[in-house]
Amino acid sequence: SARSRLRVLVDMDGVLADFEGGFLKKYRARYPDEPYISLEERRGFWVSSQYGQLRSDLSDKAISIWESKDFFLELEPLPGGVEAVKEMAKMDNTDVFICTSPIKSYNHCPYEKYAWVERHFGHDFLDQVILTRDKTLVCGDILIDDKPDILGVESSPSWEHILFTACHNQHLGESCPQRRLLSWEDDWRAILDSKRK
Ligand SMILES: Cc1cn([C@H]2C[C@H](OP(=O)(O)O)[C@@H](CO)O2)c(=O)[nH]c1=O
Ligand SMILES: [Mg+2]
Repeated sequence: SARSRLRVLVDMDGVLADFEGGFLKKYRARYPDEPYISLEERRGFWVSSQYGQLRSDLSDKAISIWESKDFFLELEPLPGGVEAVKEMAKMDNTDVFICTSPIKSYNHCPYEKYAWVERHFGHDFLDQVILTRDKTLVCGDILIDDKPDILGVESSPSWEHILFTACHNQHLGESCPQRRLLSWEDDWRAILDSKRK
């Protein structure tokens, strides 16, 4: 395109906010006598699918955790993420947006995602939030996201998907052709630079 500024889309859960760690902590506190899946044993993007495979009734118990009030608000930031995004936002010729999908059980999640961004980035950064269930419709140069398959109605999205490594995707090999960011300690500046005109 003719655009000169680099547009970076950064996912929230699993990239900036510790969804997996927050889930496990609250699941174990609420269901101390039920089996659980350690972060080392996590496989597959959907937590509820793996819990359902462990025992069919555990799928609903897992869902009850992220549908609860304060789940999304109280997620801990992943190391280095908030600092990296703040630094990106100050870079010349760079626009950064937080692009995140709310769950469809909407009584707490959308509000809490905005409140989380305000808490960790400040009120002005709310201008940079994009809530969408279909990230393929959002235009950008890169999307840094922990979900291996980002699908939607647009079959050729404008962004390159950079797969952010998480417990659930770290074992995926050849089936994941994307470039990766292993953590926020990895060289995200080089990935941005590789997309600059
Ligand atoms: C149900 C579920 C949601 N999520 C995250 C992904 C979405 O946020 P994000 O787009 O910020 O990564 C959000 C709604 O599905 O919750 C998981 O990461 N794992 C899950 O198992
Ligand atoms: Mg995510």
